[in-house]
Amino acid sequence: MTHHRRSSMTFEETAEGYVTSEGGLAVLENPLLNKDTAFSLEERQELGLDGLIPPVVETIDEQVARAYAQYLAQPTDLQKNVYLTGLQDRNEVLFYRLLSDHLREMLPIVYDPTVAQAIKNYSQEYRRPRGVYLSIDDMDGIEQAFRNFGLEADQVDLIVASDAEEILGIGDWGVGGAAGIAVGKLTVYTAAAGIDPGRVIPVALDVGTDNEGLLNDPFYVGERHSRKRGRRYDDFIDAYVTTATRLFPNAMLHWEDFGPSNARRILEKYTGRLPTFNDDMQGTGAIVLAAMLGATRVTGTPMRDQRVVVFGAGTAGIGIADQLRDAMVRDGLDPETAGRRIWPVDKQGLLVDDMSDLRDFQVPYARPSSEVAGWRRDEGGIRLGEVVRRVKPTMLLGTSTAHGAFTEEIVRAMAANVERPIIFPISNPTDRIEAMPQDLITWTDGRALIATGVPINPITCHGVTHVIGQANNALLYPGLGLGAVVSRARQVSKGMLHAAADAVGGLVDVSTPGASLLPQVENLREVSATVAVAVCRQAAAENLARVDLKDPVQQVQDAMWQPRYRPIRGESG
Ligand SMILES: NC(=O)c1ccc[n+]([C@@H]2O[C@H](COP(=O)([O-])OP(=O)(O)OC[C@H]3O[C@@H](n4cnc5c(N)ncnc54)[C@H](O)[C@@H]3O)[C@@H](O)[C@H]2O)c1
Ligand SMILES: O=C(O)C[C@H](O)C(=O)O
Ligand SMILES: [Mg+2]
Repeated sequence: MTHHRRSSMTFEETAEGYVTSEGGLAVLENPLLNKDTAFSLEERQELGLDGLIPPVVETIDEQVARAYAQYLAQPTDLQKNVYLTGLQDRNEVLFYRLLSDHLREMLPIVYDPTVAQAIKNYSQEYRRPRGVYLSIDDMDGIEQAFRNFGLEADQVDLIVASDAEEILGIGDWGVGGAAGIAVGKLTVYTAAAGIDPGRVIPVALDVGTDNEGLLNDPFYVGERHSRKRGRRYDDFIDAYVTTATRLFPNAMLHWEDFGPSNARRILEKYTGRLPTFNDDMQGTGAIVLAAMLGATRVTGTPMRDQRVVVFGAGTAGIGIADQLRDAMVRDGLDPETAGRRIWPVDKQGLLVDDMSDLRDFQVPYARPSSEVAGWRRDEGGIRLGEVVRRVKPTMLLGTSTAHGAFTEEIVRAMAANVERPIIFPISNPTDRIEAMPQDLITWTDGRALIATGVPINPITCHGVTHVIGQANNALLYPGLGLGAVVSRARQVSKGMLHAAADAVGGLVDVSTPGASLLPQVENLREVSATVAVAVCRQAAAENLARVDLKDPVQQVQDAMWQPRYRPIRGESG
């Protein structure tokens, strides 16, 4: 029996449905219990709802049809997002049913790319709170904030936290970014992997913001001061982790959209001690690896023979480099040689080991200065074009947020040296993408193998329809999280990430020309379940599982929350 408390009202989940001690408006105001016009006549009587709902008794299908019509009537993508958020706040079952019935259409509205617009407009469109808001100015209030949310120690599976320093590719968006991305990521967890929406907490870590627009916006709802760093920041993060793990010992901690100076430091500090992972580094690394494995099946060239240029050597770029290097090691190379098959390029051009401004996590990939002695330099260092001409990469990855950086000249230069150039411009949202797939197809005469972070419609060229896989961590982290939750994994290990990437790769059939390198978004539930099972098996194999995994396939299925109404009884009924 699971016991939930939300909005200061209690209900329990039994095999038959929910039992609640309260009635009347409190039931309608709880988004996990509310069925609105779908409450049966018996439920209305028993729960004290008579006269509080119009007389009609509707099915969920009728409700979905109305909600969809209301959704379609919204004039812009942002208003569609606001509408869906409102529905999520009123009735979560209906929201998730509508979303799963129209996943391809609505995922870009609740998630990338529209979530970026919603975040920019968070304080303007603010209607009501969701989740837990923690402030660096009130460290002593962390425990009380979690207690006020009302969940007990064994009722939390997953916590997604962000400090919003590097939201997608749009930078610092303060409290709205933190809350918006934590909620957006959790919405995908439920839609994709059936993570129970009553057993999660979105956490906004408000450490201030350096965004002048927000600091000078009278509507801004966050702490109105610059972003705090250093010792105080670290203490705040530590207080969050310590309190969350003490109050909710089963919860996995997911980190999202931290800045490059914090993301890896935080992950390295807590990995090994508790179940935790960074989505931008590890989720992204694993999904790109999966797409890469698909591409190498098309080209017939093994991982160990790839030459990879990573453009944008930040959190995501180096996170991906790590996964690709590990995959080359599994493919027979020693770690040193594998690392040498990756060329990182950032704002200062190709990263070279004699540079004084390298970040610590970039150092292992910096190129020896002897290698590049004769290469052309301009005031911006050794630029991407020169790197591509010298290296003759088989793969070009974009994680830079620099829109249009993969120019026609650079792409043609790459395509001149390799039969099937693998080009993944995965910066989000769409106005940050390094090149549009249509252009990549044109410039390479249909030879490019492409994946992007944002959704892209299929492109036809010379009679071949190219389906562009979405190399977005949304195809990976929900299943990874579900696997960690079902196995109650002590840690999220490297092996579990590899298992997740292999599981996604195994779902792709690249035998037809133009086939997507990744599974389609419509199949997100299947993808996530497959990933979760693989992650469970790996956790068990590494002795990291805290539950007995006799039948992981069934255990994963049983754990997946479904958007359907459960019968609700009053406690006396
Ligand atoms: N598809 C996915 O699943 C996915 C996952 C994570 C991140 N991303 C995207 O990747 C991008 C980067 O995210 P991040 O978290 O790594 O950010 P980040 O700030 O850690 O890294 C970005 C890097 O790009 C560099 N850069 C910026 N402008 C550049 C330019 N003109 N030329 C060369 N380098 C430049 C920065 O110096 C930095 O090192 C974002 O657009 C984000 O949306 C996509
Ligand atoms: O949120 C996304 O769409 C993917 C990724 O986590 C990002 O930061 O861009
Ligand atoms: Mg992210």
